[in-house]
Amino acid sequence: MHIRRPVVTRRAAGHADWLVRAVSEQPPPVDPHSGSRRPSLPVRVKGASGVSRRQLLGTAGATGMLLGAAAGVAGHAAAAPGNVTPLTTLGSDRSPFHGTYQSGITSELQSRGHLLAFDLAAGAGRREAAALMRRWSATAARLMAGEPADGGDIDVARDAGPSSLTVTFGFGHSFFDRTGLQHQRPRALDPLPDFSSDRLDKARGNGDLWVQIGANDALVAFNAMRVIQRNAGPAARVRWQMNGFNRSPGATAHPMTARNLMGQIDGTRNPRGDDDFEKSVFVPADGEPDWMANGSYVVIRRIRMLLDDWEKLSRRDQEKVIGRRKSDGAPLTGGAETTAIELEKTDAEGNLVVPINAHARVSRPDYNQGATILRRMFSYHDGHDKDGTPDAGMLFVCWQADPLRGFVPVQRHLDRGDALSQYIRHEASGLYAVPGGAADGEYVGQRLLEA
Ligand SMILES: C=CC1=C(C)c2cc3[nH]c(cc4nc(cc5[nH]c(cc1n2)c(C)c5CCC(=O)O)C(CCC(=O)O)=C4C)c(C)c3C=C
Ligand SMILES: [Fe+2]
Repeated sequence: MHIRRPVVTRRAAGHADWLVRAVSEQPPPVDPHSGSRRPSLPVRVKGASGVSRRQLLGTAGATGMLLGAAAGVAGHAAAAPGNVTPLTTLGSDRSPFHGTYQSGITSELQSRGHLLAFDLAAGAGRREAAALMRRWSATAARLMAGEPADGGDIDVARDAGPSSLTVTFGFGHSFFDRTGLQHQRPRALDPLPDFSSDRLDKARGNGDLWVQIGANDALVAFNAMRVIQRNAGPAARVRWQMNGFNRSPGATAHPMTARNLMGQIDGTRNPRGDDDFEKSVFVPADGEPDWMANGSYVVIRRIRMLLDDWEKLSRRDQEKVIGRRKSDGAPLTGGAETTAIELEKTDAEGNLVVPINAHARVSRPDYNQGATILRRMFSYHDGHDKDGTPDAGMLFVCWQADPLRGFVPVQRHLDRGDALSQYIRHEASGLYAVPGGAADGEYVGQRLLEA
């Protein structure tokens, strides 16, 4: 029996538009390798162009929860064996691979992330790089649609829907030397300046190619990571990998901005909406170089949190370091999370309520020549050092149309006068050019590699 489900569009917390596509219940596709069938999950496609009109960044958990009752439950119940009501609907959420922009930039935070850099193998050049990007794009498109990988599925994502999987590709500075495309290398990819507080491990930085994988299911994310790595074949080798996480969708009673491992609400003042993104996050459609139209530049920093020191501070002192309350992210000058900070407000002794070196003050666009970045972080925890110090912190991923007008001025200022800097350590760094999204039939980076 084929059941037609209605189109459901819902606005989450006034920020995210979600298009829930009408799904006709077809028999599940046959897995070409095993001959078995994948379960037919109803698929909910997010913002078809790659950027929904408004995104709810930092709120892992918002949509599955809001839409569960409306759309997915009926779909899953009908699809599940024996009409069992599923626990959640997050498996059916899907991000588009094709579109103006690559997914994974303005997409909601996912609960699981893998960041990887690859180096092209000795002897591999432009031709091999083009073939690799063609393979990777085809694989990403299939996996993001919830389909098994072509030519050697490893079954790890079996039973799950796409779970908001995104696979995002970028090129590092060295990629252009390796492929003979130096003349196409954007100035924006010039190496970042050194910062006095940098303690960078070069082996865990940069690289020819960068891949960001995010999903709301750990196995779906692992599956994509493993398939992408196998797909590289002899053309490229993993240079470094970092694994991160965020809160699981639905863990909080209502949609909330994410918390980091210092316990702070983090992401409040991210740019939101088309206008903000187009001004500060994406290279304009007529921008330079041509092949970067609708692309973006990503800076990644592995930032260790010195949690043993941080956790010794009283809550009050922790709040002064940031300038915001831990409980709800509101400024110390009062109000709610989104209330504007009263930057000049003083207490009875005449001291600024939000200290002069508070992180939320020093990082503001109006203190940094208007520099605006889109922060889309994952937390990480890679165990403990021998002395018991946690190796945990933030995989800081920030997006901008030009790093010299985004990350660089903000980090320069933080480097000089941020109260947070004595509780963190930047341990790895990378900068990559992330091209615009691929049109149907195209692969990511085709405009560069076939120009
Ligand atoms: C170079 C850019 C930045 C780095 C590196 C960075 C590290 C970092 N930040 C936090 C926690 C918070 N950051 C907050 C705001 C904030 N941070 C940056 C930039 C960097 N942060 C910006 C541009 C902003 C927004 C400024 C504004 O427009 O007002 C906040 C407050 C809440 C929020 O707005 O998101 C917190 C909390 C940590 C823990 C950290 C390194 C580990
Ligand atoms: Fe910050």
